[in-house]
Amino acid sequence: MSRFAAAVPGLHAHRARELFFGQGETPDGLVDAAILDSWRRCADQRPASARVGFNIHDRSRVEELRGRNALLIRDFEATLGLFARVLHESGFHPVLTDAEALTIARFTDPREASGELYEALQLGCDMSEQAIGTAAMNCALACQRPVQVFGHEHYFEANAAFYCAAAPIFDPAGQLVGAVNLTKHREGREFGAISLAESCASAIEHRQLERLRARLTLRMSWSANGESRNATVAFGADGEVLGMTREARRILNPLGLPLAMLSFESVFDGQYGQWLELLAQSGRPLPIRLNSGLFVFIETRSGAPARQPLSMPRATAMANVGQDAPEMGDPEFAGRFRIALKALDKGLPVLLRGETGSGKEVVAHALHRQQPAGPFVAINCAALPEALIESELFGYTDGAFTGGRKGGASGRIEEADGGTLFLDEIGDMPLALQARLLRVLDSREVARLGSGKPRPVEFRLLCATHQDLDTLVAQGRFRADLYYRIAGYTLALAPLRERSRLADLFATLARDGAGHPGGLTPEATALLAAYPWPGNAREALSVLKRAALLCEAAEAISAEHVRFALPPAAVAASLPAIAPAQPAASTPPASLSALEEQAMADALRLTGGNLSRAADHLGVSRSTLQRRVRASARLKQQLAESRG
Ligand SMILES: Nc1ncnc2c1ncn2[C@@H]1O[C@H](COP(=O)(O)OP(=O)(O)OP(=O)(O)O)[C@@H](O)[C@H]1O
Repeated sequence: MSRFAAAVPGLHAHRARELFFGQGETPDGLVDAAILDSWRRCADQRPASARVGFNIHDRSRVEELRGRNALLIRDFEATLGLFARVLHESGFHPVLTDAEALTIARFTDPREASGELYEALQLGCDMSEQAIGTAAMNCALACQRPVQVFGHEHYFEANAAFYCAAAPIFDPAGQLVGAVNLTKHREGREFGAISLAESCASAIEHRQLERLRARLTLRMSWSANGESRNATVAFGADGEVLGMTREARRILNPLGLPLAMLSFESVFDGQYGQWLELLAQSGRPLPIRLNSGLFVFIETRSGAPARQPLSMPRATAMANVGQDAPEMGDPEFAGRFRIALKALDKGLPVLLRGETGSGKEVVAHALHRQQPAGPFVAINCAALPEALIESELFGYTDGAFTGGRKGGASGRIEEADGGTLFLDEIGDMPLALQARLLRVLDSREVARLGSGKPRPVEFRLLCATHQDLDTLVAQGRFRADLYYRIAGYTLALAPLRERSRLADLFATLARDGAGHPGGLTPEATALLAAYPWPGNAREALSVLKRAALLCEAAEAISAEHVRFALPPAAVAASLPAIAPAQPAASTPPASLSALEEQAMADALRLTGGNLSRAADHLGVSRSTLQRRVRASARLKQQLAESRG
C-alpha cells in the first residue's frame, strides 16, 4: 500500500480517477495497489457510472451459510463485544463476511444506519467485487491483507458515499475464512478504522486457536525495528504444530510449509519436553531462540477470563520477601532503593528505568511490599490494545456504550485506591491517554467513561519503562509535563553486564528463582559473569533454570551445566575466550566488554551490517548498538566491512 494513500485515505482519489478513467493512465502511488488492481478487473466488466444495487441472498441460503460458519460467527460476536464502545463512538458498522464476501453476521442494528448503508448491512448481502465493485472487504480477501477504501476509491460512483476498512481472517491452519469489515458514511469523522479491523480479525484468530485441543499454547513476543510484536502458536501432545496466528506464520513458517511438517523442535532451538517443564515452573516469559536465529520470549497462554489478559502476568515477586531491597548484584542499588521508598512515602511518584528484563517489576513489587497497605494494581501499557486502554484504566458507567457490562465497571486506577498503581511500559501509552492520566494525577480524581462525576482516588504511583523518555519527549511521542509528573524520583537499574556483584545475584536467582538449593561452583559463576546478558536477569533466570534441570538438587551447578544452558551461539562465538578451568578471579573486567564487542561484531557480520536486525539479534536497542559502534574503531570497521 502506498504510504501516503494509507495515511490519508481517499485524498487523491479524484486525481487517481481522472488519470485512470479519463486518460487511461496508471495512478501509481495515489491509491492503494489493491484498489488499483480491483479497478482494472471491474473496468473489464462494467462502467464506473453503472447503477449498482445490493444483491441479497434468500433466507434459506443465509441460514445455511450461517450454520456452516457458526463458530466463526460466535468468535466475531464475542470479539466485537470487546470493541463495542469504540465502534459505537466511531459510527462504524461492522459486518463479518465469509471467504466469498457474503455477509454472514453483523454487530449493529441496521436500523441505526440510513439509506444505502441499511441495505449493505443485510445478512446475505453479496459484497463481492462482481456485485458491488471495489470495496474494502473484497479487496482484503483478494490481496489477503487489511485494506481501506474511502469515498471515490470505490469503483462505482454510486458507492462514493461510503468509507470502509476490512481485514481478512485466517483459520489456525492458515486458510482464508472471511473478513471483518467496518463501514460508515464517509462524512463521519476520521478514525483509525483499518487498525481496528485488523485488531478484530487478529482477536478472532486468537479465539479460534484457543479452541484447539492444544497441549501447549504459546504466546511469543519480540521486537522488530523498535516495535513490539506478538503471535500465538499451538502444539499438540508430541510437539506437533496444531495452528498459529498470522504473525506466527510470518516468522515460524515463512515458506508456507504444510502444518504437518512443523513441530516445536523444527521451529525452536530447544526440546519440547524440557520447555514444557520450564514454562510450567516459570509462569513468566522466557527467552528462546528460533532455528532461524531470531530471539523471542515465550509464555504459556492460558484461557483466562476476559479482563485478565489485559493486565500484565504478575510476577510472584519470589525473591527477597521481607528484606529491604531485593538482591540485584549491584552494591549501589540498596541506597537508591531506600531513596525511592522515601520519595513514595512523601507522595512522590517513582519512575523505574532499565533495559528489558533488568528487574523493574521485581523492584516495583519490593517497593510495594515495604508499605503493603492496599492493593498492588499493575497495568502493562504496551499490552493493552489502544481501543481498550481507556475503559480499562478509567472504567465506565452503565449505558456508557453499547455492549458495555450492565452496571458498568470500575477502572484499574479506581481499583488502586489506597494501594499502589504500577504503570509498566509507560512509554507506550498513547498520547491522548497521557493527557487524561495527567489530569487524574493532578486532580487525584477519576471519572468513569460516561459519567461526569469524578471520584477521589489516593495511590502510590510507580511507573516503569525500558525506553528513553527524553528521546520520546524530543520526538513528541511522550508529553513532557507527564514525564516530569511521574518522575518524582528516577530509580535506574543498571543492565546486568554493568553490575559488579553478579555472583550474589546468580546465587539468589538459582536458589529462589530456579528452586535449586545446591548453589553454583566458582567456575560456573565466572562463566556466567563473562556472558553479556542482553536479556538481563530474565535471561539469567532462564539459563539457570535450564542448568538446574541438568543436576541433582544438592549438587552445585557447574561450568559444564552452564555451558549447556547458555545460548549455543554465545558459547561457540565468545565464551571459549575464557577457558573452562580459568579461575574467576583472573577474569579481568575488561574482558566483559571485549566479549560484548565480539558479540556485536558477530551480529553485524551475520546481518550484513543491518543495525536494526543486529540489535534485535542481540536483544539490545538499536540506539545502544549504534552508540557502541560509534565508540569502537573495531565495530566501525566491522560495520563498514559487513556493508561491503
Ligand atoms: N533481583 C531479582 N531477583 C529475583 N528475580 C529477578 C530479579 N531481577 C529480575 N528477576 C527475574 O527476572 C525476570 C524479569 O524481571 P522483571 O519482569 O522484573 O524485569 P523488567 O525489567 O520488568 O522486564 P520488562 O521490561 O521486560 O518488563 C522475572 O522473572 C524476575 O522474577
